[in-house]
Amino acid sequence: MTNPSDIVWHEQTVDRAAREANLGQRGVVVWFTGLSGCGKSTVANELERQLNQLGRATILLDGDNIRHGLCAPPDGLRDEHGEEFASRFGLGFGAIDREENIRRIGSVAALMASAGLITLTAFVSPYRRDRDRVRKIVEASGSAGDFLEVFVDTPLEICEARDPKGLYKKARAGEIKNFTGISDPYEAPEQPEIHLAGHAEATPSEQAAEVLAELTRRGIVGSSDR
Ligand SMILES: Nc1ncnc2c1ncn2[C@@H]1O[C@H](COP(=O)(O)OS(=O)(=O)O)[C@@H](OP(=O)(O)O)[C@H]1O
Ligand SMILES: Nc1ncnc2c1ncn2[C@@H]1O[C@H](COP(=O)(O)OP(=O)(O)O)[C@@H](O)[C@H]1O
Repeated sequence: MTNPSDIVWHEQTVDRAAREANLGQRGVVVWFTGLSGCGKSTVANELERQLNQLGRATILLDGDNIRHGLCAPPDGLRDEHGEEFASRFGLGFGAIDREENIRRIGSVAALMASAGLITLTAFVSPYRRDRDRVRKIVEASGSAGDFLEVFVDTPLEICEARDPKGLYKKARAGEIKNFTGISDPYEAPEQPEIHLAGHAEATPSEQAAEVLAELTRRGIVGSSDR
């Protein structure tokens, strides 16, 4: 067994403030959450485009992409690493798999923010407790206000009608188990910093602008940048 006291934190010479000063911005995590198909990836992508145009340093971590690497499923690991590795470290969509997915991403997002980046994430992240843990990690490695939860509140009927990947159809047919909103829970944020109501006729670009306006209001993006 590894004794935790054998792993000692090493202070680094270049700290977060120095990195942020070089970039001329504050590192934060903008955490998009919502049902599959609600628009997380689209709006986060558009927001990153808008921030990029303003010259801000950004990174976007998207569930679908991260599950191709850092959080690959067992089937994606078996050939290269073997069965034991795949079953221990591969992630599916059970509650503890999602918990570990969000724990890993939360940790990566906190590191990105401490590099001074405006870090956008787009994960279903259906469990309140998992999201709240990320908030704590991000704030502990920076300061209060470094984590902004964006609830993309598009109703299930709209997400299901969009069904861009055909996953709702499969979930209704019982071909995908534990599908969020159909056969698995989604715990809506109680006090998100930003609430994007998806029933309105807002375009992704308008929704991204709404988030950008809040980042500006909070001084994360300078008002003169706009
Ligand atoms: N069972 C089940 N439930 C929900 N989603 C599923 C499932 N199986 C596959 N998918 C696809 O995987 C994407 C969600 O991955 P995430 O890493 O964001 O999920 S989670 O945060 O760990 O809950 C999600 O992507 P988005 O549509 O971009 O949200 C789906 O395309
Ligand atoms: N504001 C919006 N209005 C209309 N359609 C949208 C909007 N946002 C996203 N979409 C569409 O909905 C579908 C799902 O969006 P996506 O960003 O992939 O959702 P998620 O990442 O939450 O699964 C896509 O086809 C996208 O073009």
